[in-house]
Amino acid sequence: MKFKIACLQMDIAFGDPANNYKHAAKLMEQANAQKPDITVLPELWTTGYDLDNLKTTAEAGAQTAKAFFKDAAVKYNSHFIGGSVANKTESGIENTLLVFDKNGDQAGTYSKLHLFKLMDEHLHLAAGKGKGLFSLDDHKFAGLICYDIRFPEWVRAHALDDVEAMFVVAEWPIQRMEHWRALLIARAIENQCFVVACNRAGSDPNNTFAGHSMVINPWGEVIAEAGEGEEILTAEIDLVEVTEARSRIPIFTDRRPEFY
Ligand SMILES: O=C(O)CCC(=O)C(=O)O
Repeated sequence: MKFKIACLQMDIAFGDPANNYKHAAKLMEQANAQKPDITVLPELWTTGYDLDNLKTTAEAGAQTAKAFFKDAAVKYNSHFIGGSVANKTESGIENTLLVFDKNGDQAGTYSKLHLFKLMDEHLHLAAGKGKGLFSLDDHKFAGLICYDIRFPEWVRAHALDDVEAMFVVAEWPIQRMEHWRALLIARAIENQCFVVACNRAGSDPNNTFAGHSMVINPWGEVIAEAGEGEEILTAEIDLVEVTEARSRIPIFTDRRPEFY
């Protein structure tokens, strides 16, 4: 099955959800010209990394974002990997990825498991507790958030659940752009799956972000890559390539987990 993907590599206004909602809505309208099957947004796109003010800007139960994606999915007849938002839960504020299918039904959710100390996430956010698995059109996918890609064992745990594409949403700074590219390509090669990675563009008071959203096939070939600025990156993925790669070099049946 083929899916046309649109990654909304948006700039994000620091701590200003009202403006970010308006901006995301405008980009969705623009992306609709390409009629994407799956539309992807970046990490923490409603607030950016304004972590000091999350107590006021985080949404209880991510309710506003959920209503936004429910409407957008039906309006644009697109599945949405709705980036992540600051989500007030009973355990604290989580960095939560939302997935809505094109009928407007929530298809998945995942709260970032690995908190990134270099950007003080552990001081403001509560870590998630489970995997980001979901299905769209009867195909299995996974959602990952930014720093997660530095944990190959976490990504592999999803691949072992027969995931065919991993969606990574991020606010990855420009200083480590070469890590971003290398890690994403490695995760695609070693798990023989598509990797669709949507980063943000622009700057906040502390960081400039890399952009360079990418779509990578199961051979590790970059089939689409954005520049540094705001951009809608589109590409088509054909999941038959996952089956082909996995039967040509059968790493999943050749594994020797009894020795690991
Ligand atoms: O791992 C990195 O270098 C960046 C991670 C990051 O920015 C994040 O998880 O928000």
